[in-house]
Amino acid sequence: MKTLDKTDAWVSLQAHFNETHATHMRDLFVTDPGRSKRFSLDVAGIFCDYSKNRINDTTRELLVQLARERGVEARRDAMFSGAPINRTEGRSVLHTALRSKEALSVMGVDVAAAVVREKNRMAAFSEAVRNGVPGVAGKGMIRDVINIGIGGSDLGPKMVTQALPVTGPRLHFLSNPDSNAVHRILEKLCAEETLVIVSSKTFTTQESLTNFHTVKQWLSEFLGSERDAMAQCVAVTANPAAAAALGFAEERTFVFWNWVGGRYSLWSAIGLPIMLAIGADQFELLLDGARAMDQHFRHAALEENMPVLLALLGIWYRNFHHAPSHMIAPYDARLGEVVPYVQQLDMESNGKRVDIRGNELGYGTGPLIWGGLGINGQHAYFQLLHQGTHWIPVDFIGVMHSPGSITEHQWVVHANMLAQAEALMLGRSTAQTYRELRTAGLSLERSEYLARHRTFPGNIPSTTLLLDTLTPRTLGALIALYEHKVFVQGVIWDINSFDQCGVELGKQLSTDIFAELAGAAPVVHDASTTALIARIKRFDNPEPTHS
Ligand SMILES: O=P(O)(O)OC[C@H]1O[C@H](O)[C@H](O)[C@@H](O)[C@@H]1O
Repeated sequence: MKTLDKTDAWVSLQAHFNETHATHMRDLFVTDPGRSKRFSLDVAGIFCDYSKNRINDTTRELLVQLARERGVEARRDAMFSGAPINRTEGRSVLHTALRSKEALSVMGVDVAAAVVREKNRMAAFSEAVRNGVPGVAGKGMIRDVINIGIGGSDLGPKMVTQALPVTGPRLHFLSNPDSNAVHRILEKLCAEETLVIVSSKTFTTQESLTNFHTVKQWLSEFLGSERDAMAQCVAVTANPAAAAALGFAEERTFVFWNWVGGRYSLWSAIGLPIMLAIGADQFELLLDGARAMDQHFRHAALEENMPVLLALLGIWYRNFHHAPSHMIAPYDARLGEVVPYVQQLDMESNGKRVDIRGNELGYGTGPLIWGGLGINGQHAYFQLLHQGTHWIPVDFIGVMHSPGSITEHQWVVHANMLAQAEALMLGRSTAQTYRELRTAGLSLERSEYLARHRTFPGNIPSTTLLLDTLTPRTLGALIALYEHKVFVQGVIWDINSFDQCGVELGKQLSTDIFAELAGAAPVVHDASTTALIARIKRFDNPEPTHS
């Protein structure tokens, strides 16, 4: 296969970029108001307006040609069929099977049956806890749930349960092993009424196991014995042997499989806190929404395929406009956790510098993903978007109807989201700014001076994703949309989006440093790290540091 930058589509895109990059979007809208209709899609309860992007019909054609040349369709089909596309780990990538209704066997294993079996176990357990069935989780009624987990074993459940109405026990997410984080949660809970979920795909993650030991001790102290403490703990893992070694009985262990990546796992048993919070039926609707997006991704032509188009726009900005980052701005308070969720999904998947065969790449891959609630961001960092020296494409995410909300509040939110997208696109020229200042009665000199400060270059692209309403279905579809976007970009960049070798070195060193801090091993590091270890160790043997 040709390297990416030698493909016909890439070469054509480069020439097309050179011809068009000076074009301003405000002119495109003047000459072609129909672009708003041509560059929008409505899929699974999500309306996507991508007309405020620096593209024309030819750009879209060439980008789609690039996707075809890179074999996106074949790679997509390979993923859905269970081919071992995660080559470094020798695994299939089948998070889509967790929400599929189709039969699927991989290497003689009936994947579909295993998924249904485990989901039924989760549903039986979570419904019993929600209904306060005695003895299901300890002795009493469960009012609080602590989910101990980090990364993919934390961010998905946290995001979904913040987005959707919780009708079950209260949830507390404990990911950070800092004792301040642990105490903050434990001090407000009653041990008799608390269920603890230890979520870890590997069940070897230092942070989560450290938190588990402390929380178990807390439960034991209040409940009187370790046995009673363990009766209020369940494990969620793809490594049940490791959970068993830590005392989790088989019936207290919910499993998923190595073919589910951590950051793609909220649809699996990792979703247990979600089920507890919203109920098994609503969890099913979340899966339905994701399945609707899967179907669209599998069957829609690339030109009308929402995840493919979002991916291609990302490639256009990353590789041709050389934008290093991509911002996500949800305009609904319930969607705040979508940003850290997509951050892990995208950056851990596509933050790679070698291709799938291990050859160093000569082009950029995954962008920095950042952002936050748009309306708050407007009063903090949007200044830099409008007038700074970075150039940052944005995804705006809004929710059209929010039943029960105060209409005027929603107008404020929507007006701001639309205004930001329009301002980024249109900008305001120096001449126009100058005219406005003069009309307002300012002197010639003052107007000239201020116009320079008040000019907005504009031409900053954004895509608006408008959810009809925020339900498990539309949320499921939104998450699957981002999953597939990331997948398509990984295919085009020819990288393995499903491993995360980059997190290993730090983990290895932290194990060594932990032993050194504990005095169990001699300190052998660079001078800076050695000095910092020595300084931290003074905590055990404090000396005054300043007079
Ligand atoms: O679920 P666990 O095995 O505990 O892993 C939790 C997280 O930590 C790892 O370091 C990886 O970077 C993540 O991909 C993973 O989601």
